[in-house]
Amino acid sequence: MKRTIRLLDRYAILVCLLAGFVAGALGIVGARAIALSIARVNLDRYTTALLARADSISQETDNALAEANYVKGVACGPSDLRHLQKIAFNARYIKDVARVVDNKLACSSLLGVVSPPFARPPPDMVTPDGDELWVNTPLVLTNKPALIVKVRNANVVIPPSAFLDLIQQPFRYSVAIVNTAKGRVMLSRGERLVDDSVLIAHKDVSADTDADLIRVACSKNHSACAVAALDRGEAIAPHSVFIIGFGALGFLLGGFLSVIGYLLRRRPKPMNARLRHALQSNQLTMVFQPIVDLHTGRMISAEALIRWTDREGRTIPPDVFVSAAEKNGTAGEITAYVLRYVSRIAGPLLRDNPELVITVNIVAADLSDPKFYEILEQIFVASGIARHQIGLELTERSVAEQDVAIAAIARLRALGHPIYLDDFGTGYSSLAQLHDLNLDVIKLDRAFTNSVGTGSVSVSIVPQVLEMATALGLRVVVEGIETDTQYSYFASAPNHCYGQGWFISKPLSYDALVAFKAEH
Ligand SMILES: Nc1nc2c(ncn2[C@@H]2O[C@H](COP(=O)(O)O[C@H]3[C@@H](O)[C@H](n4cnc5c(=O)[nH]c(N)nc54)O[C@@H]3COP(=O)(O)O)[C@@H](O)[C@H]2O)c(=O)[nH]1
Repeated sequence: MKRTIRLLDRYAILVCLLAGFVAGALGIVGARAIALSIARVNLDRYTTALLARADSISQETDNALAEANYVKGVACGPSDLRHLQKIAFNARYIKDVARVVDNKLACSSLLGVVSPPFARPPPDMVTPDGDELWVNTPLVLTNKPALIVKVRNANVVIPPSAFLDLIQQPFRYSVAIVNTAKGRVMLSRGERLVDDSVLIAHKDVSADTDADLIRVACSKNHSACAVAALDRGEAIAPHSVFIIGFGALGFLLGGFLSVIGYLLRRRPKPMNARLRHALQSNQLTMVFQPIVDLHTGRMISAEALIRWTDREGRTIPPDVFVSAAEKNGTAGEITAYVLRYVSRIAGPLLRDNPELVITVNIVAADLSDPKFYEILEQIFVASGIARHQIGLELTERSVAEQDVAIAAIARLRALGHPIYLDDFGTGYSSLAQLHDLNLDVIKLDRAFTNSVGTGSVSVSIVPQVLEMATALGLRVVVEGIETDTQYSYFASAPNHCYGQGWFISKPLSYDALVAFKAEH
């Protein structure tokens, strides 16, 4: 048993560790999910900022081109140039505003008059409204690529630096101009982060992949869409301490709670709860102590005594748990258990020996409990045992409520059960009072038996007790016969006595009782 407990402990440690690991893993998964949702919020903010910038640039481009298409005086004359310079100066993102004459760059706010005017290569893209776009055309001045947008006789230059201040590691981004009517992505700057179809749908969406968190936001007023991406690893990295901490916390908490749970489970439950569980799971067994005729030595009955060894291997004495159950009002469950057990196990012995009696201890509450009578009814119908073969032992305490006891004893005797009064002499009942109870047998308490041979006062009243019992028609079982002297004393008494005690036999298993009966 100790080995089982040790095994259980080891098993419990494993379970606690496992619970810790599971809780730790859940903690990590949970913290990772939190980190990813924080990253999504940041990505949303970043995408919104990109789109706001794309909107501002589009708006500024529209306004600048509308103004620049108005030629002040002669195209590229001094007032026209100043007009273009003023537009460029007032713009925030546009770097140059140019006049286009006969499809050639004639002058600009930065270059002044271009002589001779030069023709640009064909545009990379033409919008549905006829606006022309050059995506990566190197500028005359810097030879660096920029976006050029031309409307009729003016164009503006938007450098890549228009988004420069928004570059923010570790986010990646792209900005696209989409022709939703024609279902084409006309221009996409930055990294290509999503399929064209996502942009053409022109909706605000999350387009996460296994590797990246991706957010798309499209303008309500312009054809621009902003896309931002964040590597999942990068999204989580700033929170790694938090994730590890959460995992460790989960491990500790899971382990701690399961240790507490285990300790609570191991904590001894109240006696009655354990007893009820033991009764329900048939953990209790019975032993039988023979009662013999002291004249002939023949076994005439046996007392059924309950035994309880709990799962931890502890033996709980019946007087302890029976009195706990009596206080709790559940002793009837013990009686029911014993009656069912006895009728099941001792059936063959009783059927083979029709005069043999097995006595069962009952409690005061049984006498007025309808369930007790129902169970008695059930077991006799089922087992085929005769009613007179099950004796019922009551203590003086159980019959304290005389009216209830008298009625119940009469009912039980009418059914055929012999009634025994246990531990006679320990209470205050006189033999005369017992006469009213109409009993069959009294069991003389061990205290009288022990006094035999000692010359004490008790023994001096034993002959009178035996005498009166005989006069009242009661049979006498002498309890607790432990010595040869005690046995001989009662065996040679003038009144016929029966005896029970360790000198005759200790309580026996059912099989040992059958063997005892075969010999006695
Ligand atoms: N309601 C129920 N009460 C029950 C049931 N089973 C037992 N009990 C009661 O518990 C008390 C203790 O019983 P137990 O420990 O089983 O002890 C019995 C005998 O083992 C013991 N005995 C028998 N012979 C001797 C002996 O020579 N010397 C000695 N020192 N002890 C001996 O006596 C107990 C039986 O006593 P009794 O019932 O008074 O005849 C006890 O009060 C039981 O009644 C149960 O199923 N239900």
